[in-house]
Amino acid sequence: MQKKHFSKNASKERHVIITIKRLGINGEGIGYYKRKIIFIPGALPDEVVVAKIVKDHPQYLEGELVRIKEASSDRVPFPSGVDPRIGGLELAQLSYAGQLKFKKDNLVSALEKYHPRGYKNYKIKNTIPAPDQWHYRAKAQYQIERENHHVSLGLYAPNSHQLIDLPEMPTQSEDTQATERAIRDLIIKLRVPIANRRRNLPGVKTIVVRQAEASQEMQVTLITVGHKLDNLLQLADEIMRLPKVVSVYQNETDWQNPQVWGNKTSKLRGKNQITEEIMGKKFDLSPRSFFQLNPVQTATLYSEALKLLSLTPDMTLIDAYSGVGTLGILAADQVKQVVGIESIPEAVLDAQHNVELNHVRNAEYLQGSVEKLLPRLKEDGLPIDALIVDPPRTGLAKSLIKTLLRVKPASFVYISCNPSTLAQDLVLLGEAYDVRVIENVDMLPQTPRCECIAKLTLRK
Ligand SMILES: C[S@@+](CC[C@H](N)C(=O)[O-])C[C@H]1O[C@@H](n2cnc3c(N)ncnc32)[C@H](O)[C@@H]1O
Repeated sequence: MQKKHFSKNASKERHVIITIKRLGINGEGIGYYKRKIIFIPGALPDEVVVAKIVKDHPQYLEGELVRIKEASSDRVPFPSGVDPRIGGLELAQLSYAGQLKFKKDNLVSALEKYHPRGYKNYKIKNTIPAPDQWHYRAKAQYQIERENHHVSLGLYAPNSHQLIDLPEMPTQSEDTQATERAIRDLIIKLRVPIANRRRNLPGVKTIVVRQAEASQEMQVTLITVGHKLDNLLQLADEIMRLPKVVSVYQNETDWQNPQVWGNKTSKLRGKNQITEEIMGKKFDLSPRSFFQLNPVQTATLYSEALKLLSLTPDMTLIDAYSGVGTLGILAADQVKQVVGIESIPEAVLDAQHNVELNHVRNAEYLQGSVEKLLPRLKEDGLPIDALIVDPPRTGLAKSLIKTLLRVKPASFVYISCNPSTLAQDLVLLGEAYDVRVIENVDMLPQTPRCECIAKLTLRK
């Protein structure tokens, strides 16, 4: 039987020399050891590396980079002072040109793996670069923990409960990081309880800081285990005095909840929303509403998607998975009518409010799941002339794909943040649709993630 974990001594003997063939979907170097695939985070294609085998799974090996014997010409220095184990910097040792190429190749690999109909004829565009490759993230969501007398604030190492204290996160905006640290100091000063899972103690568990690029306003949410915490309102008052902070919310969760956020959100101090601006339109955002993490690059993503829709003034546009109504509101003056569908009630309220804020008269936003509401709207006689779907990483529900294959809109645009689920959905949609073009926009430099925009056209 194969050993799952090697002991320290045994692992020393498992130092192996590997030539890296390519990058995997999560940005790890991939090579082969005795014909078994080995994943080595931090190693780059064409490099020869010394790796330690840390886990031996039946189908693959997990390796740890020990030393680079022959470096890739695409290798750049990893940011100094940053723990390489934190998520979000998987590609930071690869040149930016290399990252853009990887993101396109990653999409091609997903298509080759699932091979939707006619994928070899898809026109796959080069990845559109982000203007800022560092400090672009407008939202920080850090965990806080106390261990003896030390308070740590940061991110968990992937697949673990080990919190990595962040001296610096180089993709995070400087304002959001400074505010995170200031809040940690206030929590210590005011002796606000910090949640402790092991001892089942209530307290603050996560600090979320989101900033609107346009207005620079910051919204703080304290995710707590338990509702009433000592000095919480005093903390909220002091947070309100920090530069650019305009509101403080509390979100309650419990240890049973596997998600970071709980279901109950209440405002402690300040304004209800912060205001972002994209392509001349204003968007007010509540804490639970989705918004792209890289606001500067968001305008590029949206304008590319809207271009592919080829809108005309007689059309009804369905903005499915609408968030705070961004795409529909941006397109409203090009069409007759916009109907948006979104599942999170707070986001729908934001979208309805944003319609008013932008003096849009031909858009309405409905709360519910796209898979349930879209067939109902069709039965009620709503024409679906233009459609945009922008689902989460899990892709489209199978029932929605069935609806699309039955309703058969002449064309639609699919925005995807996960090439793997996009490729799988295209296999099913390929029954009736051809894909002409897929655009790729880099929203998250230094990570393996990319945002794809596919245009689907009904086959004649
Ligand atoms: C990737 S975001 C896109 C939001 C928006 N289009 C934007 O660009 O800001 C996906 C959105 O879909 C919503 N959502 C997730 N599953 C849904 C479903 N089954 N039906 C409707 N909305 C859903 C999420 O709450 C989130 O706001």
